[in-house]
Amino acid sequence: MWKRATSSLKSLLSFHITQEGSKLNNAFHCHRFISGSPLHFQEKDVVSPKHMDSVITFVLGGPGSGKGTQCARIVETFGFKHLSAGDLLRKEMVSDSEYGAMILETIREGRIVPSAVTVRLILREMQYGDNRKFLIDGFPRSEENRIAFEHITGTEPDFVLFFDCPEEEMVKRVLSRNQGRIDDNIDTIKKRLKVFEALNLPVIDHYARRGRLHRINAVGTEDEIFEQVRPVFAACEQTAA
Ligand SMILES: Nc1ncnc2c1ncn2[C@@H]1O[C@H](COP(=O)(O)OP(=O)(O)O)[C@@H](O)[C@H]1O
Ligand SMILES: O=c1ccn([C@@H]2O[C@H](COP(=O)(O)OP(=O)(O)O)[C@@H](O)[C@H]2O)c(=O)[nH]1
Ligand SMILES: [Mg+2]
Repeated sequence: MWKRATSSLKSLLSFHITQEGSKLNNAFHCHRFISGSPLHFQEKDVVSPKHMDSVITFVLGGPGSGKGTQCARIVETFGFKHLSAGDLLRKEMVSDSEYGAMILETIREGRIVPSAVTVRLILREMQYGDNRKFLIDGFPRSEENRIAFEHITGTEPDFVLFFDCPEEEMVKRVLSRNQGRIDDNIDTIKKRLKVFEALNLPVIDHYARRGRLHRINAVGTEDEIFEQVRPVFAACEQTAA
């Protein structure tokens, strides 16, 4: 399983704007415009061809379902590189980025940041270091996100985890998260739950149909939940061995 993404990631890594430009344009032409400039990928975003043996895992679930918490356990036990799309966006937000204000407003309103911004941040992060096992947390959050990522990388995730959690439990967890996040308030959480149902569930359904989804019951102690997660990764390690 680890090896499966290798050939498909090659297209990402050996990607040339001249060869693939039309593909990219198709993916991003329809994108929103910010300050009059289209959000599109540029040659500087091309990832170098050193990244060959890769595995890509998406970690999905509603706000407060425990994605970040379980990702930390997966990193500890299976040595993945954790890429939290939300963390990358928050980092971008407080940098000098031209997208800072837009990201802040989008997160506050519980909406989804345009794919071109998020995908670029994720791909950029994937270039750093030698760890080729990626845990992409909180992305894709919409079909548009998913299609943009798959289009530009030419690959699908090896597998997808879905932390399935009742709304009541998610609200309780988010409201006691205590990390000073601008979206951890009851108004935003209500909006986020609606966005989750309307935009993220179709992505989850898509991967279920593709046979790549592992549904995890996200109610229980952290340990109990990790015991459902562990065999998914253990099985993949065995396949790779
Ligand atoms: N199994 C669990 N039971 C109770 N609280 C949890 C559990 N897992 C995580 N939490 C807490 O819930 C909050 C949200 O968890 P987090 O991992 O940030 O979720 P997500 O990344 O899906 O939004 C955090 O304060 C975390 O400590
Ligand atoms: O791919 C992503 C990931 C996050 N976000 C934004 O960032 C917020 C926080 O995301 P994060 O994954 O950090 O939240 P969590 O689910 O962990 O509470 C979301 O509500 C969105 O507004 C986004 O637009 N695209
Ligand atoms: Mg999180």
